[in-house]
Amino acid sequence: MEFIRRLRVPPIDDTLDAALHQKIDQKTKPLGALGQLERLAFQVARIQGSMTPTLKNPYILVFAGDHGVAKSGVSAYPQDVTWQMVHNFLQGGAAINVFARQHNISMRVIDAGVNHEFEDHPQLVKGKIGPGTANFLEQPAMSEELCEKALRLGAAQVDAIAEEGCNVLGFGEMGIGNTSSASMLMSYLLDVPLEHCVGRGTGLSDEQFEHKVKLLQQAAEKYPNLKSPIDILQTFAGFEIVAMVGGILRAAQNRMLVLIDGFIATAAYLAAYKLAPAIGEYAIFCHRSMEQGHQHMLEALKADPILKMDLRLGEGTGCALAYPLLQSSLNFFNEMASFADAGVSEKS
Ligand SMILES: O=C(O)c1ccc[n+]([C@@H]2O[C@H](COP(=O)([O-])O)[C@@H](O)[C@H]2O)c1
Ligand SMILES: Cc1cc2nc[nH]c2cc1C
Repeated sequence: MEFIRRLRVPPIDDTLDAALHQKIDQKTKPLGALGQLERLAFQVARIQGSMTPTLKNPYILVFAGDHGVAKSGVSAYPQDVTWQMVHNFLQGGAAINVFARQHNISMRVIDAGVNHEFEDHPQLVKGKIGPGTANFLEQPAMSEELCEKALRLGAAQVDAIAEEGCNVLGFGEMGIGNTSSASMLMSYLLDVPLEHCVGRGTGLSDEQFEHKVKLLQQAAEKYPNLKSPIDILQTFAGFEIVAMVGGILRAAQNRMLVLIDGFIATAAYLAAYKLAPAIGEYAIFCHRSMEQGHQHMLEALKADPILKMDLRLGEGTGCALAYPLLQSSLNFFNEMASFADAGVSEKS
């Protein structure tokens, strides 16, 4: 696939590493006392190759898409909620709008494949690849051609905000049924049994959850030999998930800081990581979702999420909530006095 063949994620230059560690260790605090904030500041400074890293023009991109599998009763909510929530995002009334406003984060909503025609709106990107995916219980979710189109859609949106001076962006999503997609991706990409990957999504009852597990097990039996990340995406992903994969890859290629939200965004990250492991240096995992499966996925990725708030919403809410902590990490790095500046005695 042309998009994948052209992929070049720049490796991180480690020439500043010793100076960065020294700068952190000379701040007026016991060694290591700012914990994860120190690791975050170090990571961002390395990505930017700078002793004075900054967050510029932050964005949250919310990718939306519908899923054929939603018709098989795998979600607690009807498929129409996808377009209704897109409408809500554009009206400014969803959780992500509230948190993004609170932290001055810009937002854009990308219709990657919602089964609805939207009016024009300044915050909406009309990128519909199709009116939802095919039901993967019956046939692969999308063709290779549409998969590549969705990758390019996500990459183009990231390029557009990079041109606006953005160097940090969060990936969020909306799509009824997409925890089913994400569970399938996780199981195939990590080669772990489905039981570890399937959860209650929007809030299934015990009975509904059993039904979801049974259907997803049937899907796994239907496709025993999928190996490549692109084949796995084509078979099970949604257009919003594939667009996130393209966006994550392009963001790393552009040396932007990649903020990953919950279970579905992490599944997209996992596919991107399998395609280009060098993106690992650019990613920050914002929170650990309540969706069972996310914990296993984060462990497999050796990720250290910033927040544990029992969220299971998506939309990029974890990214918006973690953002001020990321900002604090750079503020301490750039503004805090050193032992020498402040005349404080160092460790004896
Ligand atoms: O981000 C998460 O960890 C998360 C966990 C559970 C559900 N969601 C959201 O809920 C929707 C998918 O849930 P479901 O039950 O319809 O598969 C989709 O719109 C996601 O944004 C999101
Ligand atoms: C109401 C609602 C809002 C959401 N936001 C992200 N996923 C969602 C799923 C539902 C059901």
